[in-house]
Amino acid sequence: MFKSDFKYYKRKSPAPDLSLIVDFKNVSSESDTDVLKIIALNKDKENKFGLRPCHEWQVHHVPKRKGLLFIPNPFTRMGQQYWIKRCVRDFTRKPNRINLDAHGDLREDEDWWDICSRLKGTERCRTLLHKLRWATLGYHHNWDTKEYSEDLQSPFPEDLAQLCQFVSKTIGLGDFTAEAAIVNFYHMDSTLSGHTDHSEPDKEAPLFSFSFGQSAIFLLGGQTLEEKPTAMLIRSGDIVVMTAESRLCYHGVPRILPADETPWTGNNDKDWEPFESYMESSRINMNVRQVLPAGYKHL
Ligand SMILES: O=C(O)CCC(=O)C(=O)O
Ligand SMILES: [Fe+2]
Repeated sequence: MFKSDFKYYKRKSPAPDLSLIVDFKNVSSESDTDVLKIIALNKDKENKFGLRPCHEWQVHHVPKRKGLLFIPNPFTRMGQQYWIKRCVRDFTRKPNRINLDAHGDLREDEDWWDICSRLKGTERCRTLLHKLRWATLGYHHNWDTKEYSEDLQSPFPEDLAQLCQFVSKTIGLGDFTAEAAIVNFYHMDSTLSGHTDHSEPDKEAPLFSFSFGQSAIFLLGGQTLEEKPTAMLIRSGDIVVMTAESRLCYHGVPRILPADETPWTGNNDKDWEPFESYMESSRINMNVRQVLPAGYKHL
């Protein structure tokens, strides 16, 4: 069921029917009994970490997908730009790891965004921009063994850890220590096949997912591939939190869709222009995990 729905939403022609996709921006608790609205607990009136004041957030929950929480874009425009810059310029830098590290596309002393900016308009720049698929932070995800190791880690970015801690407390999930993240970079033709995230020794802690740029169809199914998934539309700024039962459920991204609104654009700051241009055909997802159970210092 998961795989056939994935194929259905991935296909180009005939185009899939997008009308059954849950769109949290356009649901109301009155008209759609499947979706509940929960108001953020925190009464904080300040803007923190690029977020709007918490009383303006909405937290949705889908009864059929127990433990899944969806917060439609609580970020300000400046906030989105801040995190986009962090992902593109900073999180792709050493000591963080990127998929290009192993491929000989960059010399040891070359930095991906730096080279792309300096070689703007060249073939090498286009190739490099297209080839970037992921960066890993903190305990680095091992794509082969799917196991973390004490020997393969770098400091976790403090601002991203604080963002997660703040969101976690605001929506009533308590303490969360961000220790590993995958930053996914998608183009308009990218997909992410169905998987579960089970590398973390702590499988109780929620998983926080922040998306920016172009939209995506996100499928969340059950703990086996037999269960039919729910299709949801993720827009720029949306936060998905997988807690409890949903934490170990199959999920994937069968399709990137052109954004129907661009809450990250518009700024006269000339420093912003290359990021705006990159985001015109990209989606970024920061996928953050706690690795160690509370109280543990090592694996
Ligand atoms: O891009 C997304 O929304 C999901 C990414 C994801 O599932 C992952 O990195 O494990
Ligand atoms: Fe995942």
